[in-house]
Amino acid sequence: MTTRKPLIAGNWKMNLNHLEAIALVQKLAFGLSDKDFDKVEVAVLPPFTDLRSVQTLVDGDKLRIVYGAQDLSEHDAGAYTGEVSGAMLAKLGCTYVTIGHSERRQYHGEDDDVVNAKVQAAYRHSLTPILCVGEGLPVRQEGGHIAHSLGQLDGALRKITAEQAKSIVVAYEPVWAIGTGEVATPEDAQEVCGALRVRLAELYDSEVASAVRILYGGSVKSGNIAGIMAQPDVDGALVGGASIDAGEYTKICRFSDMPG
Ligand SMILES: O=C(CO)COP(=O)(O)O
Repeated sequence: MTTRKPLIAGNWKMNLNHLEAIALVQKLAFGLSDKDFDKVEVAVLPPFTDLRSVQTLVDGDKLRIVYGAQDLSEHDAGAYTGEVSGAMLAKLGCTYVTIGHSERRQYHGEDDDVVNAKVQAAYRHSLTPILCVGEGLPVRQEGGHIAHSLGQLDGALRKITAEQAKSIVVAYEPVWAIGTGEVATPEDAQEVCGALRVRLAELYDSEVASAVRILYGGSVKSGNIAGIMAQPDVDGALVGGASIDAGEYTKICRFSDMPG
């Protein structure tokens, strides 16, 4: 049984403008009680353009929802048109930043070196990375899923100290289960999340390995969250599509009330 506080993080991807963002966060805050927030950390990861509105709402109403961004630049400032820096995100009160999401790796060519540079940039600005790893279907079919995910973890953590690594969040997101309705079984999720934790102990020590929260992501819904959360090395979920539906996301955050 883990003593790590579970984290449910909603990756909104490229959905919801700032007005829709306010409406969704208000609904989540209304649907979740202090008791829920005692049991689980609830995060939202809206598009950049929504962050200022979410910050104003969270600060103004003293909400217990935390928030973060879906990406950041590996650079801190300068002539990088279209990029957003870690310093800017920190100023907006972000706690988290997603790094290395498979959609960034696939559509924007982000390799392990870029991911590693972004992890370092996040730590320079006291942001907590949610580092995404996970294999595509061909790799899974060849049985290379564990080696693939561990390789991405190794690559992302180069030059990261044990002190820094202790706070990282790792999300195992098998690409074949993202947005497809094809969810990994709880045993599939545990197999890779457990292997990631062993690798953290090898890269650092058992203190780091037992501190790091490891999430599962890929077609998480209220109907499958309880089984996934019952696994010993799964400390939460990174939720895509279901996180922009207030009712469904609220149910996911209350996973301990859902049937397994
Ligand atoms: O990519 C994901 C979260 O980052 C998962 O997306 P879905 O929950 O829509 O499958």
